[in-house]
Amino acid sequence: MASSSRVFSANLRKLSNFPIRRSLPEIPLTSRFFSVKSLFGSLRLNTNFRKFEYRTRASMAEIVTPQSKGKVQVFDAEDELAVSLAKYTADLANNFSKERDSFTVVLSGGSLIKSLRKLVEPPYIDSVDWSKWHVFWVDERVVPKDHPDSNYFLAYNAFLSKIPIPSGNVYAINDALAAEAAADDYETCLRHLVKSKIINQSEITQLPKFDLMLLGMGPDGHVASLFPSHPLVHENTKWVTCIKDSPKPPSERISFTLPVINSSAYIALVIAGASKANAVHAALGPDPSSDSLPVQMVSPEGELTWFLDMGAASKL
Ligand SMILES: O=C(O)[C@H](O)[C@@H](O)[C@H](O)[C@H](O)COP(=O)(O)O
Repeated sequence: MASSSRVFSANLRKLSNFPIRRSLPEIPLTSRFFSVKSLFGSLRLNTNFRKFEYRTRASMAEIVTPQSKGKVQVFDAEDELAVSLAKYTADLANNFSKERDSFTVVLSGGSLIKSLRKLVEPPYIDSVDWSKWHVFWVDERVVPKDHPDSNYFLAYNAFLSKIPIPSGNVYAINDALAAEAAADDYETCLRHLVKSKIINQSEITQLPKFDLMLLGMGPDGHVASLFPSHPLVHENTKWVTCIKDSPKPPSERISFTLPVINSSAYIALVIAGASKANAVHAALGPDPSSDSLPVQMVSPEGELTWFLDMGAASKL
């Protein structure tokens, strides 16, 4: 077993962005919590090694959890979360655009779209090569595209209409079809794009491997339109499915299935507000609930990063 100080140092090394890391002394771990204050901020360690946080004076703390749970970042305010999310997304977009000449990004609905607002401001509005972007939806409500409930409508108004993305690179779900047909139609579209190599394919699952999925989470722990205790959570044949009894209105929706979500190269879970604190705690707290919430089943082939504000992280 690793010694206390080795675990401590290993966790410390993960906080590579912070200059303080080199100047911190090795500290005897005698109490359950201790903290170190410095010019740069403060460090707090829970000595059962479940949790380790570094808080900068500016705004962000990072919680190191078991690797399977991903990287967890907590921001003092949603505005700071939005700044960091914009940089994270722009950096990935630039890397993928260089590497494979395209960037496939999947949006959800809800408050996530508002949290993307800093991406359409300088410097990113000018520095990102938007022509390489291909935009998809992890879920959509079965309503016309100009309906206030439409995830496309939301994303178009707040994001897509503000960036110079070719219209052919925006893959909206067909609103002229009923739920099942729209799900099948979207899956066919994805299969075509995997074949033509616009979307990568996972070598492990052979499923589409999107470069980045930007997911929100509901207060009940749902992601996409996959709700707790609903059989759709276990759908593992289809790529895209539909739900007609969604507990969150509107009741008819189209959704990616979990295997497709989990084949992603990167997933960002973007969660703000105290109403989400219980579900965040269930997923990241010391005693994960045994009844897995959909958010707990998010476990990408690549990297998972949580963007939380203080409200969402308040029960951790
Ligand atoms: O269409 C939808 O309803 C969404 O895609 C859904 O999965 C959403 O992301 C969460 O419900 C969080 O929504 P809020 O961030 O608005 O709470």
